[in-house]
Amino acid sequence: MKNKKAGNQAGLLNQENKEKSATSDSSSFQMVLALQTTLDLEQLLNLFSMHLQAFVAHSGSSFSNEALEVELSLGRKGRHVCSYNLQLEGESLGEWQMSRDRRFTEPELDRTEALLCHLLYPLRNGLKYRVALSHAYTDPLTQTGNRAALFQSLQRELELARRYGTPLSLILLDVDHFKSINDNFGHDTGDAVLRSIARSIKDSVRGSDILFRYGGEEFVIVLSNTAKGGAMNLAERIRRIVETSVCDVRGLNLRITLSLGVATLRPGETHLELLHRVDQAMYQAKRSGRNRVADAIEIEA
Ligand SMILES: Nc1nc2c(ncn2[C@@H]2O[C@H](COP(=O)(O)OP(=O)(O)OP(=O)(O)O)[C@@H](O)[C@H]2O)c(=O)[nH]1
Repeated sequence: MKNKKAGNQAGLLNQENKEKSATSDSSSFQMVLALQTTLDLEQLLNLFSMHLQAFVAHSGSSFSNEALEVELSLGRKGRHVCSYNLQLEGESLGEWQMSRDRRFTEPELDRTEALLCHLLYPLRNGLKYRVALSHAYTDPLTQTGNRAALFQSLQRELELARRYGTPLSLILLDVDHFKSINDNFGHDTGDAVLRSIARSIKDSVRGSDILFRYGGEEFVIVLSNTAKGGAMNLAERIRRIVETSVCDVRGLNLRITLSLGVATLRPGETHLELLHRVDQAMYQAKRSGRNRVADAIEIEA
């Protein structure tokens, strides 16, 4: 055991480290079976903590993997913390911690280490699954959510908006005359412009506002808990930021503009109907001369 991390008690755990008598008793066997039942990291850590309680009482536990931006915690953090850097076959899986207000005893720590060995393979599978899922929902060019991710997120946000009676708005934006960028400077430059636009939009929205690539040169921003006024202001701010900044791609200082549509969820509306309205609003912005924001209400009046 090496003291690797801050905390009251800490250790480095790897597969070769400890395989103690814990495997022999039935509670530990139950734990092994339970950990085979899911690839979801949150469920996995929940199951591990629940089964560990039978051996080592603790008030809270957590797991983090910085590289994969995983940060999960359960229960209440106590004053005494015991943390382990989990490794499997030389691969770092992340840091697991448990805590409570009373010090952990040596036999309890031995027990924990032995039981943590059961978590290593399921945890590695869970991490791989998370990476695969994130690839399936990420647009590789702009590193934003893709269309599948948008549909999933929209359905979830719609449900939350209905349940809590909160407003939900969408912005759909399309790059103006994008074809001419491809035609004049090549497809690679077009790709670089899309990456640059995605980056500026991400920099101008709140963390809770999620950006998705809807298709070609179209992006959608899902604004939870945002009414029409706030969405119009944000759309106008993005329009201005893009219009006034020079897109420096491969030494070409390009001027880019956007056409944006805004729509706010109506009672009883489906996510497809909302998407249709915001799409119509964006086309209205195109028809009225581009480089502007159109409100879905105006086009129906
Ligand atoms: N470089 C690049 N181009 C793309 C990508 N996806 C779509 N496009 C191009 O985007 C262009 C879209 O052109 P149009 O739909 O005619 O629209 P536009 O030129 O932006 O004109 P308006 O939208 O009317 O202002 C086409 O040339 C597509 O080939 C991509 O991933 N990379």
